[in-house]
Amino acid sequence: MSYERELVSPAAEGDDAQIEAALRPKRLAEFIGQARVREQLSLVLESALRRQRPPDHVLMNGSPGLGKTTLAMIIAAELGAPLRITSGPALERAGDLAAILSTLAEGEVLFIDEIHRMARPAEEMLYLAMEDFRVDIVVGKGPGATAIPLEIAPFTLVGATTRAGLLPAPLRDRFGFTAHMDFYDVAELEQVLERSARLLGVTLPAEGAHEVARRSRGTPRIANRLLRRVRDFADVRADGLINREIASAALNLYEVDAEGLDRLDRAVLDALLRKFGGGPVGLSTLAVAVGEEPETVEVVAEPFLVRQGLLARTPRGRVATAAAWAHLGMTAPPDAFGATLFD
Ligand SMILES: Nc1ncnc2c1ncn2[C@@H]1O[C@H](COP(=O)(O)OP(=O)(O)OP(=O)(O)O)[C@@H](O)[C@H]1O
Repeated sequence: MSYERELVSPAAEGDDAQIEAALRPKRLAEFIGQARVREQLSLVLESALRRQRPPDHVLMNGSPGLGKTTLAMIIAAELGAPLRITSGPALERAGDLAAILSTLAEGEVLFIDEIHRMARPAEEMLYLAMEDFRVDIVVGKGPGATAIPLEIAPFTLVGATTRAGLLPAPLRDRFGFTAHMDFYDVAELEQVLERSARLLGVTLPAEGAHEVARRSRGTPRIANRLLRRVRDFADVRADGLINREIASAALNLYEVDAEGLDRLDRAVLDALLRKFGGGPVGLSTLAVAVGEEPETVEVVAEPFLVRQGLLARTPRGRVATAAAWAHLGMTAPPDAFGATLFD
């Protein structure tokens, strides 16, 4: 993806990846926010531990960077179980999945990131594995092909997706519990930032934490990255002092605006208003206008714009709200569909 920007790209590289790993909370008690998910999960885990059985399979649904991988690691840690990590796109053939399933230890946690992108044959193998802890290995081709059943050790599948709607119902139904991960509020992000600052040895006054939290798109991964950029700025230009003005100047430099919208968010709004008069416009047309893949616009930009009340998804297409016109300092034409609908 051409615009899979530094700030939200799932796989950070080099130093960033190491820092991201170091900042991950290791236990449920350290995990900030998502109170409902934490409570639901702690019940599932505690009762499994009491019964001495692997817990039900868990599906996590939410935007990138909200802590799905972190929670998968926490689930394994809380159970005292080993963790195996793979992703949907890596499971192209049923054999790729069979190789993993057949070598799982009893009670192991298998994390499949982007589970909605798994190939169909692997998906079908997973149904049986999740339900009966068994896979059918097909030997031979055509009419002579035979399926040899292979027992696998009881395990817990943790699946993560940014698009639960794309999961086929038979797969969705085999999860005992779905954790819906929401954007974090400012107070929660302040806590994330204070924790990260402590771990990184950065002095972060409350006003600096507030400014960064406010502009982090409700996402801990972005909060942590912005913290590092603000720290660089403060080190070089302000003797390490992160007050509100310094945080704000640093974030402006990195093109994060006062509402936390970044370049892609603004490009989407800008195209919607200037090129399509506020909409309604279809997702693909909008994506072409900003030079992006429709999936990037849909998964990365839109959920936040919807949450901020700047964009609405309607049956007729994407529509800008009155707040979107105001945010870009423009006046909505009298016939703007979104502006009249949402005024
Ligand atoms: N609740 C939280 N408390 C503190 N830090 C968090 C929390 N959730 C996420 N983080 C931090 O945000 C970063 C990103 O989290 P994580 O990789 O788990 O997100 P993700 O939802 O799996 O993203 P993606 O789907 O894009 O891979 C981690 O480095 C972690 O330190």
